[in-house]
This record gives sequence, structure tokens and C-alpha cells, in this order.
Amino acid sequence: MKIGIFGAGHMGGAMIKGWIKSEKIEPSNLLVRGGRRGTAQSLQKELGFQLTSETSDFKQMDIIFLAVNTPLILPILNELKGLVETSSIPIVSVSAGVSVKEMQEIMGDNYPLAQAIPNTPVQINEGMTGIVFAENIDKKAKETIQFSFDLLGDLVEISEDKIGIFGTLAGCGPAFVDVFMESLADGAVLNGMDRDMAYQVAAKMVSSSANLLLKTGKHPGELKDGVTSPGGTTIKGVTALEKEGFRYATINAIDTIMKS
Ligand SMILES: NC(=O)C1=CN([C@@H]2O[C@H](COP(=O)(O)OP(=O)(O)OC[C@H]3O[C@@H](n4cnc5c(N)ncnc54)[C@H](O)[C@@H]3O)[C@@H](O)[C@H]2O)C=CC1
Ligand SMILES: O=C(O)[C@@H]1CCC=N1
Repeated sequence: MKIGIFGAGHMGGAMIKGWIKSEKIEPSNLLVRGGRRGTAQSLQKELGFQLTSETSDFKQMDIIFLAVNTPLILPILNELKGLVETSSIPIVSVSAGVSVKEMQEIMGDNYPLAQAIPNTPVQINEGMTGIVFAENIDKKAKETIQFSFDLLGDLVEISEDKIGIFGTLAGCGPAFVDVFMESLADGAVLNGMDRDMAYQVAAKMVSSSANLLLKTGKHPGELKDGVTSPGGTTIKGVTALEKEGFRYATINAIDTIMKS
């Protein structure tokens, strides 16, 4: 399969890395058009995909992804319109801020379109991507899109009205977890642990705790109860977190994004 992608920044780059790592997509079958920042050029040196500055080259692709900054999605779609109209190459925007309806205003109701919100773990094929397909999308186009995301991790089809909250939880969430892991490590360093070891331990602890929840299907509160021994150390830490409004801060992070 030949994949075309506009934008090789944080998200475009993460997807490209995931496809190459999957070993199902040859670097020579990835065509990238980058912006002026040069991120695509540096990544190309590392990964060896095809680079182009010609939009017309995308006519040869089986699928096209738009991973540019949100204000550029619709202008690039306008650029592509004349080129792809007859071939109906599926186009997927990964922007959190452009809906399928807005894309349809340019491409029409019957063009194979989708809005997907991946997250940065796609680069290690452990992504969690939410997707909204255009209502009239045909089976073949849908399968092509699904295949490309299946290589990057989990794909969840959701309704248009839920893509915002999906993107906030799964797409923005990794940054919250990163801040959490960094803070945990800072606390450990404050108490004498070596910095590298602190990041290793924090990351492994977070990923294994998440896996425990996924594999046991237990309520997170029950898992927390299993750690907090009576009169023990953990409940002292949980109390300190509650005093600082940890739960409220986390809930409010999600809510603030949704209200922005
Ligand atoms: N970073 C993330 O975790 C996620 C990002 N997204 C979406 O991905 C999109 C890109 O975000 P990031 O990768 O974080 O931003 P970024 O700023 O890292 O990447 C954007 C890239 O687009 C390139 N670009 C600019 N103009 C261009 C043009 N005319 N043609 C081709 N490339 C051009 C830039 O050089 C840059 O490398 C946004 O729409 C965002 O909503 C969605 C989910 C998660
Ligand atoms: O921060 C952003 O706007 C993008 C969307 C989801 C994650 N990053």
C-alpha cells in the first residue's frame, strides 16, 4: 500500500515511524510533503521515505493523510481536490480541530473522508486512535483506512459528537501521563534516586499498573485499595495527593480542554 502524508511533525512523524516499524509498509511506499521547518527532511535522512514538494505526486497514492497544523488542513484539501476527485483516494485528517462535515464542504458528501485522532504511542504501534468516517464511505475505502491504522495500534470508530472527548482523553492524555511520570521521578530524585533509574521505574510502574487494570478489568478504586495497606505508607501519599486536589486537577484538565 502506498501512503501519502502531508506534515511530518510530531504526529505525522509518529505515524511514519509506526508504519515503518510495523514492517508492513516499505519506506519507499511512504510519500511525504513537509513544511518549511525542515522536520520532514531530517526525518527522511533517518527513515528513508520518499520526500516531495509536488502535490501532484499524491495522485499515485492509495491513501492520503493530513497531519499538518489545524489551520492548514482545509487549504491543503482545496489543493488536493482537483487532483484526487476522479480517483477517490481516501483522505484522512488527523486534526483535532477539523470535522468530517467541514471536509465535506470542500470534497462533497460522497468523497471517502475520515477524521481520526491518533496519539503519540502510534510510533511504537501501541496507539489508541478514534475515527469518524464520512457517512457514505464505501467498504473498500473504509478497509484501506482501517488497515493503515491497524498497523499503528487500536482503532475505535466513534460518532462525530464523541470525537472531541476521545481526542482529549486519548490524544492529549499522554502529555498528562508524561507530566505525572516526570513529577514522580522528580520526587524520587529529591530522595536520592538516580535520575535515569527514576524515569525507568516511574514508566514501568505506570505501564504495568495500566496493564493490571486492562487485564483484570477491576475498578481502579479496587486496585488502589489493594495497594493501601492499613496504617501503611501508600495511604499517606494518597492523602497528600488528595490535599492538593489531584483528582480535581485531573478532571479539570479534561474539562478545560473540552470548554476551550
Ligand atoms: N501531537 C499529537 O499528539 C497529536 C496531534 N494531532 C494533530 O496533528 C496535527 C499536527 O500536529 P503536530 O504534529 O503536533 O504539530 P507539528 O507542528 O509538530 O507538525 C506539523 C508539521 O506540519 C508541517 N507543515 C506546515 N505547513 C505544511 C504544509 N503546507 N505542507 C506540509 N507540511 C506542512 C510542519 O513543518 C510541521 O512539521 C494537528 O492538526 C493536531 O491536531 C492529533 C492527535 C495528536
Ligand atoms: O494539542 C493538540 O492540539 C493535539 C490534539 C491532540 C493532541 N495534540
